[in-house]
Formats: sequence, C-alpha cells, structure tokens
Amino acid sequence: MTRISLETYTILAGDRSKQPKLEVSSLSKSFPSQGKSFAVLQNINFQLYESEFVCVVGASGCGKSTLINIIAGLMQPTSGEVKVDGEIVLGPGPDRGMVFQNYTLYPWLTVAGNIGFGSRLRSLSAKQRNERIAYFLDVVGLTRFAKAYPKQLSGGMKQRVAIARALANEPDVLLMDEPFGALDAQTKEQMQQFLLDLWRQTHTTIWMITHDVEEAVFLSQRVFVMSAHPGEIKQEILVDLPQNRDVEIKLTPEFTAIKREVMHCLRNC
Ligand SMILES: Nc1ncnc2c1ncn2[C@@H]1O[C@H](COP(=O)(O)OP(=O)(O)OP(=O)(O)O)[C@@H](O)[C@H]1O
Repeated sequence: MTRISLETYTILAGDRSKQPKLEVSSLSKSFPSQGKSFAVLQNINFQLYESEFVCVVGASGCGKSTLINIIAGLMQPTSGEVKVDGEIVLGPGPDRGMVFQNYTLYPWLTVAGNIGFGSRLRSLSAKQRNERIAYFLDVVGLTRFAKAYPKQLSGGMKQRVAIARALANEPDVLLMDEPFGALDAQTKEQMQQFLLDLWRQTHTTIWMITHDVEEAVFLSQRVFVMSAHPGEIKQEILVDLPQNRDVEIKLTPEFTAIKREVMHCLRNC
C-alpha cells in the first residue's frame, strides 16, 4: 500500500521503471442478450503508473462504466485480468477508492464521520484517525463544516467530501466515474481546479471517466479514447502540458491542439 504523505511534495508522475499501480490485461466482457453473447469490452490493455492522472472519454454505451466496475471488483470480466500493485483483483478492496457522479455520502454521518469512515482509517488509533480527518477537512476546505450533515451541503461540497473520504482511506488508485457530471458549469470548473491542486499535493494515481473533453485534457497526463461495439481503447493521447495548470491554460494554442486531437479521435476512431 502506498502511504499518502501528509506533506506536500512533488514527484514526477508516471515513473515507468516501477511496477504499474494499475494494470489491465487482455480484458473482455460479454453479457448474454437474446440467447447470444453481446461483447461490451474487447481486449482492453493498459497500465497506469504511480501518480499518473489518466482520463477516459468515449461515446455513451462504449463500456466505460462496465470497465470501471470491473476494475473496482464489483463485476467479473469474461476474460483477462486487473492487477493493482501486482495483485489480481478478485473483488472490491480498500486499495481502490471510488467516487461516483451521484453523491454517495452516508446521510446519517457528519462530514467528519464520512471522511473517517474508510476501513483503513478505522484501523488507526483514535488520535491518528482524528489527525487524518482534520488534515483532509483542511485539504478540501471544509473544516468549519466538520459537524454538518450531507443534506446541509451544496453539490460541490458533497463531492469534495466524497473525494476526501476516498483519499483519506489511502487508496493505491482512485477511480472516478464522472464525478462532476451533475454540477453546474461554474462549480464544475472550481472542482476541476480543486481536484488538480489536490492531486498535486497527494500524487494519488487517478483513473477517471468523463464525458467532457476539456476536463479530460485539463486534468490528465494521458487521455484514453474508447470506441463502441465492442468497447476498445482506440487511442491514447499524451497531454504534454505543464503539471502546474490553471484555467488560463485552456486558452492556449497547445491546449486547444490537444483538445482538437481528442475530439477528432472521438468522431473518427
Ligand atoms: N448488467 C448488464 N447486462 C447487460 N448489458 C449490460 C449490463 N451493463 C451494461 N450493459 C450494456 O453494456 C453496454 C455498455 O454500458 P456502460 O454503462 O458500460 O457504457 P458507458 O460507456 O458507461 O455509457 P454511458 O457513457 O452512457 O454511461 C451498454 O450497451 C449496456 O446496455
């Protein structure tokens, strides 16, 4: 298990001399349909290295959610395998944190209670656990809402709690399925910057699904473009932009060129 340092530090993301954090090999998934087998994912192969942030885009129905569910261990592949830190995934586990589009906070727990809920946190002493909760409350800017309940928070705040809860449990890989899909444009932009700043502090390895090409280019170092019927990774596009990004980068010719390349691939791959 990789420990998230509570100090801010900078390392070069994606060191390929090390074992991949997440490895998907020859993965296929079919569902039965009208007496036949319907192939949803076909021969998916990729590696994610420590501290990389990779986004996945693809047309509706190309199998993105099926893939994330298999990586999370919520669904078995028909063939192939998923490894996290070299270990084959056989089911859900604390090595993979999950953040979904629709806020999945526990409504009966306070913000602090939600952040402290993860199984790895519950194995710490009360003092260590409280320190960790305080750290993540601070990181996501919600210290003064520690005792609030989810129903008292806005959509963006709820998603910050969901991200803090996933990170506080120190996952090896954070899996995100359209985490900002339900937010308004302005909150979404704030959350993108928030997530990028958080990633720069923790350097968690992140694999995120989004429908928003601009969001994918802004956040990641690589964008996977999936095609449908059956779902395959058609192209991997390198986002060769500085790691220190803010919204202004979206206006640069370099950003626009990468965005155009992803959009072109989405239309034609
Ligand atoms: N449990 C299931 N049984 C049968 N078919 C399924 C099942 N789950 C998903 N599918 C089919 O697999 C295909 C891919 O679905 P999936 O939800 O993974 O796509 P997606 O890329 O995440 O779509 P979206 O972007 O719209 O969320 C769809 O055709 C869907 O109908």
